Amino acid sequence: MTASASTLEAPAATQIAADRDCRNFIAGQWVETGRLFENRNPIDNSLVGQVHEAGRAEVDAAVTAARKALRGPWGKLTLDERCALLHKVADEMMRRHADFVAAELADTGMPLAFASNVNVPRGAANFKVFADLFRNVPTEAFAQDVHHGGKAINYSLRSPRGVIAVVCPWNLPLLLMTWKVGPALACGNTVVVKPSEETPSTATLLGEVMRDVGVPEGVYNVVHGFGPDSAGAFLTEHPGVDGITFTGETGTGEAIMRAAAKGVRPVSFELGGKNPGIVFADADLDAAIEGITRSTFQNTGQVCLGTERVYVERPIFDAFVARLKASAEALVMGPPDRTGVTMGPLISQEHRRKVLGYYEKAKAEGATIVTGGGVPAMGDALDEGSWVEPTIWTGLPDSSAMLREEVFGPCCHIAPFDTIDEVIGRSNATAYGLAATVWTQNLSTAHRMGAELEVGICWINSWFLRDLRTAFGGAKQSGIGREGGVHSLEFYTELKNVCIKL
Ligand SMILES: O=C(O)C(=O)/C=C/C=C/O
Repeated sequence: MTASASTLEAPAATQIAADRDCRNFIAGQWVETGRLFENRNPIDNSLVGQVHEAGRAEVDAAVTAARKALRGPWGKLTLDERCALLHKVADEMMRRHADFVAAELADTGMPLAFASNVNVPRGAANFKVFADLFRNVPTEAFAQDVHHGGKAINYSLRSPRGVIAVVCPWNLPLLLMTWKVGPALACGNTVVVKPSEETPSTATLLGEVMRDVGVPEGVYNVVHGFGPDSAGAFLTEHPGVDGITFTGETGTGEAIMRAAAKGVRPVSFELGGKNPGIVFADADLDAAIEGITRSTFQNTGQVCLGTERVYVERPIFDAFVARLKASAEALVMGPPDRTGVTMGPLISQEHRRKVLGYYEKAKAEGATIVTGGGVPAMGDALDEGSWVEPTIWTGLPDSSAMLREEVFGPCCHIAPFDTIDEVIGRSNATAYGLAATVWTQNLSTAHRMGAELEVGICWINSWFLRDLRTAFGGAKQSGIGREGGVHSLEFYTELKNVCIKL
């Protein structure tokens, strides 16, 4: 984070809860359905606006528009023209930075600095990075000596996969939606986006940007709604969809995979996690405390890459627990426009019930509560919001639900370990395999942890440090495939080999 909330022009909480109705965006047009659901701001549960739920007809219209656009002006653009247009999208997003921040804050209540310095700039960067990358990626060719004499040459060609369904989550709405839309469009595909019902605003606002910069109609479509028996299911089941990319819970991933099986559509998944944070006695303790505090509590613990299991080498365990406790208790909860706020609410009352259910389960299982474990008294209208205390437990066995199930809240369990073999075994003993953060100043320890942890992303002496050229995704039940850099090409293009006998 580069700036505290006080140095940024924050939309006041009342401005955030403006009348912000969200319509579907199909073939370049705003589409109302009259089937409305409420969008509420988790800061104080105030009404942000009404959202028009898309039905089968709207989803079909969106997929049809996306298919038509593939063969229309969009499909006829050169790679350079397409990439130039994506740069214009990114530039227009940054010109409307304040609007995207306000929209993100209205839906999520996240701290202003996090929206302003991370989510919105990354949302724009996701277009530029892939546009620039794909301009310069070679394909392969092989000169062949044919066994019965003569020669041949083989070369490969990439073409867009087609119409991509983008089903995206509510935790980092703009960042995670454009993490998929950026490469999808850079590769020449068209998209139908189904944002989470909790966070419709930024995907809708991006429709204005696409239209204003001249992205042809049907290239970017947005359909609002829920999962089962709603837009999510209608979209992933639609036979006109050529590929599905999804970030969210593993259970939903399984349902989407079942839908994708009909018609054998490929999927790209980033799913759940139960990520370990591992601190060795030789770690830089200040850096480790800062890193684990961020990986546990940033975005109110609602980051798929976040830490929910902390393992600390025994000689420094007590000191580490004391310092992490102090860090958690120093977090400032409040609305985005309040100076110094470092933690917002959970995304919704429903999600808060889930997280508080785990808070109760931890107590029932006999956890020692180091700090937190309940609901903060905000003392004003904020008490209507979805607030929970940052929480640290210890004393539970690895078999406990708290150590196996993803909570997705501002909480972690902390336990001591004695050997590197032990902590590798305990860290890997989970169905998930998304991310890990390891803190050590011993080079061989660092490389061994990187090699032996069963995850897709292993950060050493860092967390959420992102180079968008790298492979990004989860192992085991944390995902299928990798996106990021050239890895996104594998999902967003079809690769063909052409063999010519010379
Ligand atoms: O940083 C990224 O590109 C990304 O995908 C982050 C994912 C976070 C999920 O909660």
